[in-house]
Amino acid sequence: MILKSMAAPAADLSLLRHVAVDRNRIVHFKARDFGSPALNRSFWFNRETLKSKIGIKSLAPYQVGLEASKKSNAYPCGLEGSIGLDAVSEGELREKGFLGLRKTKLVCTIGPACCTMEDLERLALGGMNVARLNMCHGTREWHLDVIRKIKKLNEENNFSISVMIDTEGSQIHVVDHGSPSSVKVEEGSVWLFTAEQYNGSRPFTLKANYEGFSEGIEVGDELVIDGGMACFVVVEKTGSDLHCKCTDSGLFLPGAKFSFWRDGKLVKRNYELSTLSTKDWADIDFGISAEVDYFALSFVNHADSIKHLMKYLSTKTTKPIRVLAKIESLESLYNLEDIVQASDGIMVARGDLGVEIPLEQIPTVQETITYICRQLNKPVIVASQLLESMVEYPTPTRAEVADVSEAVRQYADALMLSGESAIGSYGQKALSVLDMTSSRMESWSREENRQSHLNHHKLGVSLPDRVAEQICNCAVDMANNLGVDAIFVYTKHGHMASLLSRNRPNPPIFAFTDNNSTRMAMNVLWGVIPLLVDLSDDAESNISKSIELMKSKGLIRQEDTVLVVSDVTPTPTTPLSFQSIQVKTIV
Ligand SMILES: Nc1ncnc2c1ncn2[C@@H]1O[C@H](COP(=O)(O)OP(=O)(O)O)[C@@H](O)[C@H]1O
Ligand SMILES: C=C(OP(=O)(O)O)C(=O)O
Ligand SMILES: [K+]
Ligand SMILES: [Mg+2]
Repeated sequence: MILKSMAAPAADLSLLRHVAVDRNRIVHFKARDFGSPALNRSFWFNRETLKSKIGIKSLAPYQVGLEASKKSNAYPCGLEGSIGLDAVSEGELREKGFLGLRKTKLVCTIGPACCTMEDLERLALGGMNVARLNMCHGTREWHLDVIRKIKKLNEENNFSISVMIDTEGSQIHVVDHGSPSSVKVEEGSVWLFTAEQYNGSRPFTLKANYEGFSEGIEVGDELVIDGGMACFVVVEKTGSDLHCKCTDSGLFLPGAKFSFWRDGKLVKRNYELSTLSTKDWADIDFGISAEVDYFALSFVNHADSIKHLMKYLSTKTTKPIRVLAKIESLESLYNLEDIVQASDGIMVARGDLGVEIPLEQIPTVQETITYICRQLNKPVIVASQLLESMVEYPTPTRAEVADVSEAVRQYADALMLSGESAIGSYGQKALSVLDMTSSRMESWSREENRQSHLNHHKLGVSLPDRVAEQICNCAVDMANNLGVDAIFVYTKHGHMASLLSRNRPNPPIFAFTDNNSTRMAMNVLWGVIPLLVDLSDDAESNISKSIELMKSKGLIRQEDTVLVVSDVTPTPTTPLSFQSIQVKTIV
C-alpha cells in the first residue's frame, strides 16, 4: 500500500517522505521534514493534481481506482458566511473531502508553553478540539485568562474549541523533597518520609501532603515512586514517619506520587480521602462561572462522586456541563461499569493508573475501558505520555507512534496531550503527529473494514430508546454499504449523534443542533462534526435548509450522497413522532 520514498520529480515535492494511496482513492503525501508547517501533515490531492505533479503512471496499480473516482476529493472555496460549521472543519472538508476528515478527536493540555493567543490559535488550526486545564497547576486567574482567550478565538475566528477543567483531586504526593527540580535517589540511601513540616536542612527527607499517608503501612512494604521512577523498602516506622531504603535507584520529580505494595499487590490506604476536596469544589464553582464545557473528575472511585457532582451542577447552572470520570485508581477498576454508566464520558488517565496498577496491565486495562465505553455509548479519551519524548524532542519515538495508533485502532474517541503541549517545546508538532497518525490508522481501519466486527450490547430499554438505537445501527450499516459521502443527523442533546458515532461509520457524521452546549459536548465524539444552526419544528425543512446551505457554500455538491437520520414531525393526521432514514443524492 505504501509507495515508499518515491523519487520526487518536482522540486517542491523533494520533501516528500512517502506517498500512500488508500482504498478511498485518497492519496497521502507525508513530509520528510516536520519542520515545515506547510508540510507538517498528510496532503490529499485529486487525480488532476496527481497527474500534473507526479505523473499518474508512477501510481500504476492505483490508476484504475483513481480514474474511477467519480469526483475529486478536494472542494473549491465557496461563499463567505457561517453555516454553523467551525472554520477548521470547513477548511479540512474543502481541502480533503469527506473521507479526509479526521474522526479521532484531539485534546491539548494548556500550560505555560502554549497559552498565548497565537499559541492557542495555532493549536486550534492544528486540530485541537478540546483545551484541557489541569487545576493541579497554575492559578485560577491564569486559567481564567486562558478560558477567555479560547472563547475570544471561538467567537472571532469561528473556532469551536471546548474547554475542560480537570480537577486536582485528593491524592497523596510529595510536596517537598528539598529541591525545586528532580533529585537523584541512590540505591542503599535511607530517606525519611514525613508529613511534618520540614525545613529543608535535613538531607534525604521528603514531606508528604497528607498526614495519614502511612496509615496501615508496615515495615517490609515496598514503596514505589511514580509507578517505578524509584523503589524503596520500609525499614522503620516511627509514629507516622517512615524510614525507607532505596532498592532501585532513580529520580524524585517535583510532586512525585507514591504507592505501597505488599506481596505484589497494591496496599489500599486512601479511601477516606474524598474524590472532591474543598479546593476541587472551589475549582468547580470557578468552572461554572467561567462557563466551561466539561469537568474531568480526578481519582473517581465510585459512581456516587459523579452523581453527586452532576446533582450539584444541576442546582447551580442551567447550562449543561458534561462530567467525565478519570479512571486512574485501582478502586475505580472494581466499579468501572457503574462509573461509566453514571458519567458523560471517561478519561483513561494512564499517568496515575500506572502508579496504582503494574505497568504491564495498562494496555489491557485501556482496551477494556475503551470497549466498555463503546458498549455503554460513552466517549473515551486516552491520556498521558502518548508522545512523552516530544516534551523534549522534535520527533516521537516509534513506540509512541505505535501507542497512539493502537488507541486509534481501538476506536478511542479522543487522544490527549499533557506535558507535550503544556510545557513542551514542540506542542504543535506533537499535535500534528496525533493528527497524522490517527488519520492514517483510521483509513487503515476503513480499508480493513474493521468496524464491521464491532458488535454491540443493546442499550435501550424503552421502545423509543430501542428504536433510536436500531435506527442508528441500521443507518450506519446502510451508509457503509452504500458508500455515502456523509451522514446528517439533527440532535438536541447529542444522543442520536452518539448512537451513530458508536458504530464508527466510514463517512463523517454532521450533527446539526441548535443548542450550543450540545455542540461543545459533541467535540469529544468520534467522527462527529457538530454544527450550530437554527432548527425549526419542521424536520423536513431543517433537512432541506441544511442541505441547501452546505450546497451554497460548495461543501456538498451534485452527485454527493447524504444519509439523513432525523425525526419526522408529527402532523394533525399523523400525530406520532418517529425517526427516519433517508438517502438523498444532491441534485
Ligand atoms: N497550568 C499550568 N501551569 C504550569 N504548568 C503546567 C500547567 N498545566 C500543566 N503543566 C505542566 O505540564 C505537565 C504535564 O501536564 P499534566 O499531565 O496535566 O500534569 P501532571 O504531570 O501534573 O499530571 C505538568 O507536570 C506541569 O509541569
Ligand atoms: C491525566 C492524568 O491526570 P493528571 O495529569 O491530572 O494527573 C493522568 O494521571 O494520567
Ligand atoms: K488533574
Ligand atoms: Mg492523574
